[in-house]
Amino acid sequence: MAPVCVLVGAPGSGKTTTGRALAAALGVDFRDTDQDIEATAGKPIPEIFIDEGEEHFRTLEQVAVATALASFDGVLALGGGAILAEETRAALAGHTVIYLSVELTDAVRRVGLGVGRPLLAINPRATLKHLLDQRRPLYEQVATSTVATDGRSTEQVVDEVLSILKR
Ligand SMILES: Nc1ncnc2c1ncn2[C@@H]1O[C@H](COP(=O)(O)OP(=O)(O)OP(=O)(O)O)[C@@H](O)[C@H]1O
Ligand SMILES: O=C(O)C1=C[C@@H](O)[C@@H](O)[C@H](O)C1
Ligand SMILES: [Mg+2]
Repeated sequence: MAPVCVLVGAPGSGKTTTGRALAAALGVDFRDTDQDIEATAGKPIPEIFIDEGEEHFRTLEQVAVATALASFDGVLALGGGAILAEETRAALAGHTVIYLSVELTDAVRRVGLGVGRPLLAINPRATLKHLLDQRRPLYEQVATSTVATDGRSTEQVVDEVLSILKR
C-alpha cells in the first residue's frame, strides 16, 4: 500500500489546504502527518515543542511519516520540516512526491504571524527566509514533480497536481 501522492513543501505552501481539496477531487482520504503526531502525543504541536523540544518532535515525525507511507493509500501531506531527516528522504524514494513550492513573499503572507507554527513564532519573515534557503534543495531532492504555488489559487494548484497524476 502506498499513498496516491505525498505533498512536501515549506510552511504556507498549502500542503494541508491543497491536500484536502486534492483528496476530495480524487475521492480518496486525506492524511496529514502533523495531525497524526498530535493524535499520538495527545497535544498540539506547539505544546510538544514547549514540553519536549524540537528534537523529540522530529523523532515523532519520522515515525509518523514511516507509518503513513506504509499504511495509507490516499493523499498524504508531510510537515514542512519532515524532509530534514535523512531517513525520511530515503523512505520517500519510489513514491510520487509533489513539491508545492512557495517563495518568501507569498509564504509570509500565508502564515501571517505563525500562529500554531512554533518555529515561526518569532520574526516569521527572517525565519522563513532561512528555512526556504536551507530546505529548497531537500524538497527538490525528494520530489518527483514540482508545482509552483506563488500567486495561484488552491484550485489552480489542485488542477496542476491532478494533471501530473494522470500522466
Ligand atoms: N494557493 C494558495 N493561495 C493562497 N492562499 C493559500 C494557498 N494555499 C494555501 N493558502 C493559505 O495559506 C495558509 C497556509 O496553508 P496550509 O496550512 O495549507 O500550509 P501548509 O503547507 O500545510 O503549512 P504547514 O507546513 O505549516 O503545515 C492557509 O491560510 C491557506 O488558506
Ligand atoms: O517547517 C517546520 O519545521 C514545521 C512545519 C509544520 O508543518 C509542523 O510540522 C511543525 O510546526 C514544524
Ligand atoms: Mg499543514
